[in-house]
Amino acid sequence: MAEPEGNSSVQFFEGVEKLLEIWFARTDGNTNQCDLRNIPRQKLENLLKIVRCEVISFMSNDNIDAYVLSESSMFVAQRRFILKTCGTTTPLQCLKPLLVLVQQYAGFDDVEDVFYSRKNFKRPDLQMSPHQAFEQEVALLDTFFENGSAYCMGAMNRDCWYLYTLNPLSGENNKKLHGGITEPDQTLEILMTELDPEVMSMFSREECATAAEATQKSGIEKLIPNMEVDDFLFDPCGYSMNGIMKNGCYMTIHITPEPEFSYVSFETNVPQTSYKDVISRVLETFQPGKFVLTVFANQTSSASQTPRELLKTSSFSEWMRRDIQFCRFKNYDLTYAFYSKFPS
Ligand SMILES: C[S@+](CC[C@H](N)C(=O)[O-])C[C@H]1O[C@@H](n2cnc3c(N)ncnc32)[C@H](O)[C@@H]1O
Repeated sequence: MAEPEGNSSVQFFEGVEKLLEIWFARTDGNTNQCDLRNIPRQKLENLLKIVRCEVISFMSNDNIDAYVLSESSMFVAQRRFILKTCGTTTPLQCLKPLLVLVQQYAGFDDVEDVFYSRKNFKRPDLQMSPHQAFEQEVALLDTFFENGSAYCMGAMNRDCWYLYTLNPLSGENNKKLHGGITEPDQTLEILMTELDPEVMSMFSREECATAAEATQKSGIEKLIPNMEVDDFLFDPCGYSMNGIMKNGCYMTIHITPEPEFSYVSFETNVPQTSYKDVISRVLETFQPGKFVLTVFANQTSSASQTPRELLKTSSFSEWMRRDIQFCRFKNYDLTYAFYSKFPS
C-alpha cells in the first residue's frame, strides 16, 4: 500500500492551476465599441467569489488589465479573458455569469475560441464540482460551447495535461463565424514539479522580506526583460507575479514552494521565433525535477516554427523526454512534451 505523502503537519495546497482562456467576437463582425474592460470591477469581484478567490493586486496599461488573485491570476484585454486559478477554486462555475456580463457590458455576442487546460491534480479528491474529474469539466463546458473537443495528453495514469478547445470539422456551416483567431497569438507554458528546495526557500518570508526581493534574488526579473511587474509573497510562503508589456503581452509565474508538493508554473504570450532561450532560463532559475512544456502558436505567429525546433535532439538534451507530440486545432499548432531529469 502507498505511504501517505510528506509531512502530515504541512497543510496540502494544490498548486496546479485550471486555465480558462476565452476569445470573444460579434456575429456582425463590428467589434469597434466592444471591450471586456468595460465590465465593472465590482462585477468581476462578484464573479471571483463564485470561483472562490479574490483580487489581491492590480495593474494595467492601455492594452491589458492584470490581476494577481489569492489563487493565481486574471488577465482582461479587449476581447481575450484569461482566468488561471489554483487550489480548490471553481473557475468553470463562473462561465454562465461571465457570458452574461460579457454580453451586457462588453458588447460581444459570440465566442470565437475557448481553451480550458490543466495538468493532472496531485489530490483530485480535494477538488470541488465540476473539477473532481476532467469528464465532469468537459460535460459542463459542452453545455456552453458547440464543437468543443476534449483531449488528454501524456499518460492518463501518470503525468498528463488536459485540454478542451473548439475544434469544428472543417467545412461545417458555422466555419465563417468560428474560423479562428487571425491576429498573431502564441502561449508558452512550463509546469514544473519536484523543484530544488534551496531555490524554493527563496519564496518564503523567512528568506525574503518582500516579493520584490524574491523576484530579484531568484532571477525572475531577468527571465523576460521590459516587463512591468506586480508580485506578491504569501505568508509564510508562496509567490505569485504578473508581468505586462506596453504592447499587451504578459507573463505570469506562480510558486507553491512547500517541498512535499512543490509546483511552479510559468506562462507567457510574448512572441519569440525561438523559445529555447526563455525555456532554458526558466529551468535554470527554478531547477525542477520534472516539467510539462506546452506551446500554442497560430499560423500568423512568429512562434510557428517552435515544433520543428523542439524536435531537434540538441534541444534540452540533458533531459529525458517523453511523449512529444504536435497537434493542430483549427488554425493553432500545439506542441507538448513531458521531461524528467536523468537520474544522477
Ligand atoms: C497562490 S500561491 C501560487 C499558486 C500557484 N498556482 C502555484 O504555482 O503553485 C500558492 C502558495 O501560496 C501559499 N499560500 C499562503 N497563503 C495563501 C493564501 N492565503 N491563499 C493561497 N495560497 C497561500 C500556499 O501554501 C502555496 O504555497
